[in-house]
Amino acid sequence: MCFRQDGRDITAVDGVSLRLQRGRTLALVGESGCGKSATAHSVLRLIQAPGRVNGGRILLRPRGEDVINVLALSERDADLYRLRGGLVALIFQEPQSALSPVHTLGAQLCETIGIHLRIPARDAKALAIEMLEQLGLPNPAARMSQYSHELSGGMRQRAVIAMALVCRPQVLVADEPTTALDERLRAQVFQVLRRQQDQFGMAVLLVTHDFAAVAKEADDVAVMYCGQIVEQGPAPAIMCQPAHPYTRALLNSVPADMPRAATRRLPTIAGAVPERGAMPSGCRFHPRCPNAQPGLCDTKAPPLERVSAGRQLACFKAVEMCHA
Ligand SMILES: Nc1ncnc2c1ncn2[C@@H]1O[C@H](COP(=O)(O)OP(=O)(O)OP(=O)(O)O)[C@@H](O)[C@H]1O
Repeated sequence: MCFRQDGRDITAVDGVSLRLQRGRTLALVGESGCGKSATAHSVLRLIQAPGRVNGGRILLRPRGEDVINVLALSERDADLYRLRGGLVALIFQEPQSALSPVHTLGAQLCETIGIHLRIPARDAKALAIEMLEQLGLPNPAARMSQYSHELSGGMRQRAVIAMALVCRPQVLVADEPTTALDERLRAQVFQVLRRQQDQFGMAVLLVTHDFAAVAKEADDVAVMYCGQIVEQGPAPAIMCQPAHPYTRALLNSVPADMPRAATRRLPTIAGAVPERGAMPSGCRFHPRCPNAQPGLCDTKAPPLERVSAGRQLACFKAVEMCHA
């Protein structure tokens, strides 16, 4: 996918291939600006023009139905309508932007339920209250008649999560879903997500900087650098034995004894992320890579290749590093 800048297309996400599986959580990690949100928003066709997805495929197989080719749907297609907020839900980074300031929380929740679940109003209200309760909002019935400005930041964030989950989506795209929450509420939110996964097989794409959450909540991890996936595989393997120098650097930037709250800060790695539109030749990470081999890493782009069961890596040093 690309954005338009100074009259030309700048590629922000390039050749990314992710597979979200029913009931599992895939964490998408990487430094700020690497293209995580752009990838996440593409899934729902929410890239604003003149930005656009300019190639590839996004396929969704709803339970018991044929595959939907998301990019082939027109803006007026009923499937796109059903997709957004119904089959696939998105939790934005900024909770405020997802809530209407002029409608009560209850009206917004019940409207969403009405559109996607088509159940009687009384049942919709009960379902909405139950969702708020599961997410730990105090006095959930009373909250239903409040407006977003009457809620604290943490409550707003959980209200947005309730909006996303209440229609039992088959896929949840969660972009930094728990940033405004303390440790206890974060755990509660992830518990609710896990329950929806176990009960309804919801798949989760979790965009995050929080490596503690990745270690605890993710089944699989994809590591992104400059718009490309450089390593992906099962979370325990990647977290314990990162093979790509970038993954290693990311994990090394989070000291093991750092308090959990602090690990949510953006990681810092020596060197600078290349300017968009001025990507280095060869491997995009080579100018910052301690293992870069002149004449190889600066001239050829390493393909993302399978290195073991379920694990892929884009690095010419893959074999040596995996056996190190
Ligand atoms: N609307 C836009 N127009 C132009 N460029 C954009 C737009 N949105 C994002 N970009 C650029 O696309 C690249 C990817 O941005 P994206 O928001 O996907 O990164 P990210 O990894 O999600 O970052 P963060 O972790 O800070 O949210 C960045 O270089 C960003 O500046």
